[in-house]
Amino acid sequence: MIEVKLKKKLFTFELNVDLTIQGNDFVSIFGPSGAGKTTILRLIAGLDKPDSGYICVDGKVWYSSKDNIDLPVRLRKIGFVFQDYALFENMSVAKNVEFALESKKDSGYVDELLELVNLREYKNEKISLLSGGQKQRLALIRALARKPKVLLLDEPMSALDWSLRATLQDELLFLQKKFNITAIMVSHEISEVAKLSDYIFVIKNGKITKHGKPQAIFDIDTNNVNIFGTVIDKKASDLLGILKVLIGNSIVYIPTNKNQFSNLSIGDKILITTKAFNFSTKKIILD
Ligand SMILES: Nc1ncnc2c1ncn2[C@@H]1O[C@H](COP(=O)(O)OP(=O)(O)OP(=O)(O)O)[C@@H](O)[C@H]1O
Repeated sequence: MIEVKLKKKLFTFELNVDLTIQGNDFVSIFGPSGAGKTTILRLIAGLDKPDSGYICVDGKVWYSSKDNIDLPVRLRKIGFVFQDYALFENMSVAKNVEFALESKKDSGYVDELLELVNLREYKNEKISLLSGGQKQRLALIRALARKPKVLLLDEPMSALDWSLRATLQDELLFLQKKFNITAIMVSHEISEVAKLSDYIFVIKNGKITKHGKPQAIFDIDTNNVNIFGTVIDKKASDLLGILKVLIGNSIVYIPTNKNQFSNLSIGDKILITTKAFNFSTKKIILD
């Protein structure tokens, strides 16, 4: 179990959060830009100092302002994956992983890790030869190499296109379960958060406003088909309103009644539901 209580005065508000995270859960911190999400990850990692607080991971206190405990970054068992990969560009693929290990000679283990993310044949190549998805897989496996207790993921997919994102989300879940590790992810992307998370903390202006399982947070009824999207435009007609909604990388027009229409604004995240099996499908024939 991970207990995190943190207070820190930020520029325009005070971050004041209290999170209890069950071991081996995949947890997301979800909220608008500037809410304090990255700051929480940095405080857990020891990259920033809180004004006061307490961080305890599986019974070991990493930080306690009351007891004057402040474990240095290298002694906190974390793996950190950033949006921009943060790989060492001048080192080979294998050296990037070796760098994260305590014992530099364990090339068998490095090969095993690279195999897990299909990068073994690239082991002697320079980072510049890798695609965005391969770089993020490498960053992920490097973060897991020392078998940390907590994997911190800061918008890990945001530099990737949608089809790649879906594959990497599956791989991320596979690795998190395989390594039996607690993951804490920061993401803006509602469908990503709903798909990956066992538990979600919603944050606004440095405070947790809601927390719970995805079904409860997003009011998901599993008897329905549920699709997440963002309203990007709206047009009213006499009888109904038409919402232009971005779903993944597709744009979909959705007719709604006047009441729903007037309650929604451009930029709102929405959950589109329809009773299961109420769809009709048509094959697209191109030749
Ligand atoms: N060390 C610091 N001291 C004071 N204020 C800070 C510090 N670090 C960040 N902030 C401020 O705290 C606020 C929250 O920043 P943070 O990066 O945690 O937000 P975020 O929710 O991750 O945003 P985004 O989703 O845009 O990345 C911002 O206004 C930022 O300027």
